[in-house]
Amino acid sequence: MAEEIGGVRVVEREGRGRALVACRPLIGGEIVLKESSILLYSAFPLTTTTASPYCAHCFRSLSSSSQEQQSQQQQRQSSYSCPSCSQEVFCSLECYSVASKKSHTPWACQTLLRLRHSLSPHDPLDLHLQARFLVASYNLSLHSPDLFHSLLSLHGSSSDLSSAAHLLHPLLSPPPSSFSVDVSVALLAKDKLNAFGLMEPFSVDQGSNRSVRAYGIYPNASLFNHDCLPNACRFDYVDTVDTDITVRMIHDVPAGREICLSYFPVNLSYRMRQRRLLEDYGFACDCDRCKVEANWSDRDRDPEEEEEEEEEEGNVIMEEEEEKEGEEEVMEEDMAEAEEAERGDNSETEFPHAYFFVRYMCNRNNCGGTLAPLPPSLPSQSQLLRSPSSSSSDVVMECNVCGNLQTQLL
Ligand SMILES: C[S@@+](CC[C@H](N)C(=O)[O-])C[C@H]1O[C@@H](n2cnc3c(N)ncnc32)[C@H](O)[C@@H]1O
Repeated sequence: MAEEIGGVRVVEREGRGRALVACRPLIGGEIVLKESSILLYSAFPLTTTTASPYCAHCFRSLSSSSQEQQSQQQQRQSSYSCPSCSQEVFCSLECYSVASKKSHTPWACQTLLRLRHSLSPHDPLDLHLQARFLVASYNLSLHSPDLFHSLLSLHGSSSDLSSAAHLLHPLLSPPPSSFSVDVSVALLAKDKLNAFGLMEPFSVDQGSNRSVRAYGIYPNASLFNHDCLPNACRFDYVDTVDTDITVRMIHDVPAGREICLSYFPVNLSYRMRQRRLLEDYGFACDCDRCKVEANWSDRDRDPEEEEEEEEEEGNVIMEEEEEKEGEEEVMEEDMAEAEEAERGDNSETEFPHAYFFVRYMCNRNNCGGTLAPLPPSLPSQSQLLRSPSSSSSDVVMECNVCGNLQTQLL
């Protein structure tokens, strides 16, 4: 990363590694980062009876991309399968042409085919995804060695990825150069700590259980550390724009403040957050919110939640909106407590971060997203949303999960 970009710079922080801090006061809605991925890979198993409904290059929905006037059937007919493997489907010949020179080169195509013969639908989904990631990474080393080195420079080391790497490495038909299995182990660790999930489109029915359509590794976005009450959040617009991600300030911060994302939805309970951060990211969070919640009693815990926590397992990837079925969310009474504290009736001030939940959590049913003001450079959109009665001190907030826009009084 450049020394300074979009108002943030990289510093080393003891116990946290690299961190991004504001080099000047930043205002809510300001874009601090917009960038393209180093690599992307599909979140669909390699061997499955149902084909991915997303283009294997741009990851837009095959049935609802660009021309909305076309019927779903027409859209599928106009999609384009790779003529070599016929397994990867693209929304257009243009997407296939680009992919055939980058992500779906003949080497990647042949290697994915070989992996499809070696893995079974009964193998864990994680193994399928690790296979896809390794193919994407080694393929990157062939056509973009600089980006491959960026990938290797990301944070990540892990001891529990060795068996997956040993299983997959020999299947990589053969790796494009003399990479050892240790490189595969190292790469899988980068993926585990740095991949962002690009989610399928939001629907109220699925809510926070919607799944990931693709994973992406982004060179600078990977430098944001975590905070359970983040001051920035990330947006993507896969179906309407592209697979770039944007990080926007949720609220104003002074110069020198570290800019953090939440690595998962902010409405997870203290225990779940601590557990995920320790198991998946290797640190115990001591942010302001955790310090407060560490003192909360477990009196209100639902026994079913305890069971769900015990059963919960799997590959958890840095993803603000990613949420797997069965994970506990902050309890309703906590939200009530938040609202009470926001109104100022809570004399015990047990929940000093209540303001965050009231102001910056989307209140749409089943969403759980985070709200950030529209970028200051988009006044026209803000104007459109304002009713005749709204004042110039209103701010338009956008949800990073469902995309809802709502006006709030400053
Ligand atoms: C995606 S990387 C973030 C950038 C990383 N600090 C670096 O040096 O590249 C995630 C890793 O950063 C560290 N980290 C992130 N947030 C942290 C926090 N709140 N406290 C301590 N370490 C944190 C952990 O080691 C975590 O596995």
